[in-house]
Amino acid sequence: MKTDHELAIAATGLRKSYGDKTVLDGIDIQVPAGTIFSLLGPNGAGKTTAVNILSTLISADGGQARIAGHDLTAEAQAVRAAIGVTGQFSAVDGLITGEENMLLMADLHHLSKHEGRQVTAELLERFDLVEAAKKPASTYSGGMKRRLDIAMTLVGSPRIIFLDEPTTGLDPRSRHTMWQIIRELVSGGTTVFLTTQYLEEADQLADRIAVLNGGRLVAEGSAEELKRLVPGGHVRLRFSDPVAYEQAATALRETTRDDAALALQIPSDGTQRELRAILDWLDSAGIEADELSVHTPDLDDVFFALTGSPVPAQSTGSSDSADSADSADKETVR
Ligand SMILES: Nc1ncnc2c1ncn2[C@@H]1O[C@H](COP(=O)(O)OP(=O)(O)OP(=O)(O)O)[C@@H](O)[C@H]1O
Repeated sequence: MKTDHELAIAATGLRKSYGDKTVLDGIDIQVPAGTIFSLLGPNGAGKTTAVNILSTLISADGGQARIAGHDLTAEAQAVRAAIGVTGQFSAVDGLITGEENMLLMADLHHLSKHEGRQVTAELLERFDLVEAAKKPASTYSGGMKRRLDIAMTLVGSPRIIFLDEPTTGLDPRSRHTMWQIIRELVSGGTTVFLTTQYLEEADQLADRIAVLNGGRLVAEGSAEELKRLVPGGHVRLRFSDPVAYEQAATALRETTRDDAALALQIPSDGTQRELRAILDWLDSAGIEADELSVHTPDLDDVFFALTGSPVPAQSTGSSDSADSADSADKETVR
């Protein structure tokens, strides 16, 4: 257990209800400084509520939290000075230019004119917004607006950043750019608290992931630890010849049959040693499969196992669903 000093965020027993609807039912969160923590959950799970509480925007009904070593309620001002928040509803003012938005932020943080200009120039450069700097922010694409939003958050040099669904609605390319930005933030020492509905995003970025469902954290760990919670690793053999399929099904023990697809599933951890054993075995039995694929459990499986519901629909109408369904852990060998 880390001491409070090493923890950027330490929350215990956070509760919040709206009327008779319990949104957070006593959640504990610990985020070591300089790491990425991802709160993962479907629409309406309470992710934004958790961010709003931890960033002092709303108060909890119960529980305690220390952010950057400061008590959330007793030292709210100090907490605000240490954090930056980029929410689903952007702070960007569309009527003024990107540069003016940045300079306004610098004013809010009481930077001198000179410092303000310097920080603005640096951040516009870093977020690839120099060309667009003099154009009204309303003309920016979704990805550019998000980048400007994060750049504005960084004007105050926060040690901890809350990113509430930073890539929802972005196309795959802008999403990858955003991931790169988040990685760079953390390599510079910032702590990132990230909410997302995208399993792949948590998998890609987070040191630790907590799954929020029904007001409680139903699991917490690294992506690897969470994947270990669910069984389901297997090798799948597919046949086009029903006779070969029947032969293999009879010869192989411990398989699950999928007669409609002429496919067999053999439980396997997907290691090279196990694969070689399966291939040797097929060779010696004179069986030739048309396709062999290795499936290791991914976060989709974890999510399903924990929440009992399939992966949440990508409700933003973006073209990203194929991107997130494309698990890096599933690989096909022909
Ligand atoms: N001010 C409010 N008054 C009443 N109910 C609220 C309020 N704010 C949030 N809720 C409810 O609390 C629940 C959690 O909302 P929250 O926005 O935290 O979820 P979320 O996980 O961030 O979802 P999303 O991915 O859709 O943003 C929802 O059912 C929502 O309707």
